[in-house]
Amino acid sequence: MSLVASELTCIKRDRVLFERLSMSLEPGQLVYLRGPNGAGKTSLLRILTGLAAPDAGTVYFQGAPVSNDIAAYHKALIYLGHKPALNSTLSAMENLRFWLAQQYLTFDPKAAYQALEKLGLVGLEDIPVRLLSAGQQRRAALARLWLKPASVWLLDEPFTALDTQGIALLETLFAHHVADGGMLLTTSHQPLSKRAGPVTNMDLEYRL
Ligand SMILES: Nc1ncnc2c1ncn2[C@@H]1O[C@H](COP(=O)(O)OP(=O)(O)OP(=O)(O)O)[C@@H](O)[C@H]1O
Repeated sequence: MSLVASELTCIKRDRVLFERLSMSLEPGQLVYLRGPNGAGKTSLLRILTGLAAPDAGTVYFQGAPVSNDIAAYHKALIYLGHKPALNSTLSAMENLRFWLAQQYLTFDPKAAYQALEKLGLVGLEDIPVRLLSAGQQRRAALARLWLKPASVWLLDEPFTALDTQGIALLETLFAHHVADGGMLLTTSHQPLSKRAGPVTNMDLEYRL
């Protein structure tokens, strides 16, 4: 059931970001990927999603290369990039509806409303997200985590713009996901608190 990266190499503009990197993400494990700006965390995450190809190496899910059946892998995956990836002219509700349609999932207005309620967006769910604050936009994006049953979460700087209450909410959700046997790899420039549960640290150095 694990996600395994084997001997990954990634080169950007003649700079080797990482070489022969191997790692695994097991059910019930939270991996916290750390590293300075430009080290290659986003590049690694994108390779782990199967959206970007490594210069060498393979990503396996449940024992098979993800490229064998990328649709099946994406069914089991939530990837949230470092930007909220919202359509600014649509409301939070409409964004969730659109995202769920992209995932071939049914939009349940009640479930979507409850997720937005958890995230403190009640009363703001029907206005264009461009009118929301940065932290509220992040919250609208994170609502996806409550709406798609997926075992693998790959999250790129999900805490960006969140206040302390938002951080606590997300860390608690992490702990539940992992306790339920989920897999989670997240990047962040701030330490995770104990609330997130047991964490496996993974460090990516900046290579010249
Ligand atoms: N498509 C691309 N073309 C050229 N260079 C790229 C490309 N994508 C990433 N890079 C370079 O690769 C390096 C690593 O970028 P990446 O976004 O993976 O770093 P990061 O560790 O996530 O950084 P940060 O903490 O700032 O988000 C950067 O120097 C970046 O300029």
